[in-house]
Amino acid sequence: MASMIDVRHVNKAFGGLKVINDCSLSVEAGSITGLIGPNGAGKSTLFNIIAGALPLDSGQVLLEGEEITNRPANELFHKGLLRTFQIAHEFSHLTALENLMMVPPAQAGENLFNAWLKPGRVRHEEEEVRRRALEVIDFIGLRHVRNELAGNLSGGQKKLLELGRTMMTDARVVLLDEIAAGVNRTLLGDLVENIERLNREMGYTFLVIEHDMDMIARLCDPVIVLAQGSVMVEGTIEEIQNNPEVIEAYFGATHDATA
Ligand SMILES: Nc1ncnc2c1ncn2[C@@H]1O[C@H](COP(=O)(O)OP(=O)(O)OP(=O)(O)O)[C@@H](O)[C@H]1O
Repeated sequence: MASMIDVRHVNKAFGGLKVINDCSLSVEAGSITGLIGPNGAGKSTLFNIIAGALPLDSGQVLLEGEEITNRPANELFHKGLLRTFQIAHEFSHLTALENLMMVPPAQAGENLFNAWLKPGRVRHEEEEVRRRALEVIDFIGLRHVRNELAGNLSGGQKKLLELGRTMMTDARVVLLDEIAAGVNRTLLGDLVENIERLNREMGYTFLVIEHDMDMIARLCDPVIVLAQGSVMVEGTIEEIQNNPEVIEAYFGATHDATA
């Protein structure tokens, strides 16, 4: 199968602290790949490097074979590589529906041009955006709170909205950073279901950082374990949970990773 993302021999240090250490991994197109590892293993740093939010010291990142090393996040966004973000403070004063409608379109420059020359077309596009936002609200099961201010939504509803925002553009691959944190079990079920549907029905590839092992077990295949800034092992969740090296890295040899 083809690669969606390739990380090749990436290194990154903060001051004297080497955080990413000759790290190489691939995320297969169409997969939901989990990225796990003990605290401080470098998961978020690697995410930031892939998403263009942090420059690397050496190495390469490729998106569908094209080199994207150190490209800015907005350029990657237009290429379909997205990362979910917490709803920013200023957006918490907009409704759930408005939050979806505010996601920048894929061709922002062209839209400005159209605003000058083709006002009728812009109106038509606004209606299109609204129609798509309503479809997305239905898909993520938040129609009943579409007119609530985003700041008033529950933690889990906010996560669903963050996921919904990725659906307003033509995403190819979405990076999810600890999306289950603080989400109640019912909404977590909705989130998992939505991620699976986006994967199955819309062909999204996901790379998922998660501490919640239930969620990893339900969602991810394969799972990559990062330790001290490089890949320790990759496999199915069962292989990972039975791997003595992983058990040692997480808990010390006397414990069971499934506990
Ligand atoms: N901007 C920074 N400046 C200095 N050190 C940093 C910076 N960002 C991260 N680090 C350090 O890099 C190491 C890896 O951090 P990172 O957040 O990538 O790990 P993680 O695997 O995501 O951890 P966790 O599971 O706890 O979120 C840690 O020791 C952290 O303190």
